[in-house]
Amino acid sequence: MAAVFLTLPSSPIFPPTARVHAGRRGVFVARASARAPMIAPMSEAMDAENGGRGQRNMPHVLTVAGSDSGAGAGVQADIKACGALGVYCSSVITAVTAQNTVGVQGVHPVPEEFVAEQLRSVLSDMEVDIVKTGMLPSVGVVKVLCDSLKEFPVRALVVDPVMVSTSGDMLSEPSNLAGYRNELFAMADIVTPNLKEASALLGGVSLRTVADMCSAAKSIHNLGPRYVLVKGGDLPDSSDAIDIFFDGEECHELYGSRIKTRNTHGTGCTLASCIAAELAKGSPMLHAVQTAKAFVESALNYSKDIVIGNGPQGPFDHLFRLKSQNDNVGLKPQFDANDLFLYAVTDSGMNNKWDRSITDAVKASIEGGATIIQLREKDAETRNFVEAAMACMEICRSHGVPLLINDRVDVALACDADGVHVGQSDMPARVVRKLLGPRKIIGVSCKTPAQAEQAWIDGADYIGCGGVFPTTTKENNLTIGLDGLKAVCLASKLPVVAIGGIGPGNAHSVMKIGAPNLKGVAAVSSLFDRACIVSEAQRLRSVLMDASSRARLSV
Ligand SMILES: Nc1ncnc2c1ncn2[C@@H]1O[C@H](COP(=O)(O)OP(=O)(O)OP(=O)(O)O)[C@@H](O)[C@H]1O
Ligand SMILES: Cc1ncc(CO)c(N)n1
Ligand SMILES: [Mg+2]
Repeated sequence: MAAVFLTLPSSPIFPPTARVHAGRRGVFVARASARAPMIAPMSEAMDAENGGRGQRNMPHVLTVAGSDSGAGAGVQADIKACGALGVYCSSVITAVTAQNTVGVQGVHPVPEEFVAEQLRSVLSDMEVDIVKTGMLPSVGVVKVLCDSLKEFPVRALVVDPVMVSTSGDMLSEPSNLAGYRNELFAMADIVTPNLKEASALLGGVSLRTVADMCSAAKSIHNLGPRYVLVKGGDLPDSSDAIDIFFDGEECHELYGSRIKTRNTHGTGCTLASCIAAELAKGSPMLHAVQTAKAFVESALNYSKDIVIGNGPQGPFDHLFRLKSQNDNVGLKPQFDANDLFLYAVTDSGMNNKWDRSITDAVKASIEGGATIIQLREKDAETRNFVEAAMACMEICRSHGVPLLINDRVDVALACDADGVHVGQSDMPARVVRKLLGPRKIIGVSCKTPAQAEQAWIDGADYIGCGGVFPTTTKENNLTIGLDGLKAVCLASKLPVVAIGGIGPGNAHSVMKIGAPNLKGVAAVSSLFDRACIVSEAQRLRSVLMDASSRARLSV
């Protein structure tokens, strides 16, 4: 193949304006200790920076990868995947491939110096949050990339160690293994090999079972990355699509439905780009991986019957969400932490005392301004509970208010609730996540920073922290006070809702503790042990509104 490269006149020398983005937008990616932890909240820094001019930074992923002329994989997949998730994607092209649904007909590497020039152009000018790598054809390119990342640090690095295409064609030099192992992996936040790549990285071990994948993930973790995802798209005889996520301590088995389709070309590139896109938006790593996996599954499902090309492996449609609103039904609604603002928790005892049905209690709290509802029915018969939960679900859906079920995963599944809230002695959040999948909301009650950390690791979406003040709704409940609440909030990588003895009289003192991830208060007695739920909710809401507008003014 003849290399025809455009030789540009030497480009202007950009001043090396090294920026450290750590903390700018509050990505909660746990990082290698050599780098700064990222715990600052997104909105305040940006608002202050914008000076109220309405400008905003768009989350930005830079892909460093090869071009696929068939546009199913490589840079083309990366740009489409990021676009579909609302993230800007710039692209440094490392190689141009002639490729289609049959296989790879040619590879034309871009000279290393020109890869370096592209990197400098993007990184010296644009505010890149996350770098994602795909095809890196030579050790020289790996080196160039590592040097650029040292000069222009970004918040996280996602490495998809592309080596061989599914059609069996080589996409990188075999000597690249050394480049990955020696330098790039140590800088990576996550590495995402498929089975063949994981095997190659470990000297050719055979990987045939989930247990093999776990031990491979651990061995690859020893090569330096913070997290490892071994993808099981090619796992023989598996009816599920199983990936293994290793966080340095524990292997998480991530299950998805295996879609029967020929259109799986580019799943790996797409998955890694979606992880990068979600990190750019501020998700913690496990969430980013789960959201990415759910996206791939939905895109494959939508595209399973499309026909592009005549070869054995076709591309799929990344932009499927634009095509049909109806196809969005199965997708994870983005959990909006602001929904925790006024969190109403129903109580069957109080409903009985005031002679109210659970649906009346839910309707009234929504009318008064509740932004999320949790049904906490400790004594209800299961059949009655499911029936009531279904009715409440209808009410909540029609008002766009999420409905969670306390403790009872079975009831949540039965009524297709938006999620579940669990306590420390209920089913572990990690197991709940397995049962409910990535698209539901999971909350965990936490009293300590260690519990908050565990909730994050387990894949929860928020934590409920308390009892802040003494309460009659929970016996023998240790009260942690405002200091305890603040300590947990500051340690928590997840948004927090405060709970325990909170009502209009003290909600202001709670909200002003000065923790940006404290998103609201949960109320039980102060709403439901009262004659008029609507007016109590309205009172609480106006106290919360007042507290949040004061907090904004003091920024
Ligand atoms: N048929 C399928 N149905 C559902 N999910 C799938 C299917 N095939 C692959 N996946 C998922 O897609 C993601 C990518 O996995 P895979 O093992 O295919 O990566 P890859 O081989 O690097 O991809 P590529 O084909 O781009 O080289 C994983 O999350 C995997 O579980
Ligand atoms: C350019 C390119 N990158 C990655 C892959 C892996 O899917 C591919 N087939 N082509
Ligand atoms: Mg594959």
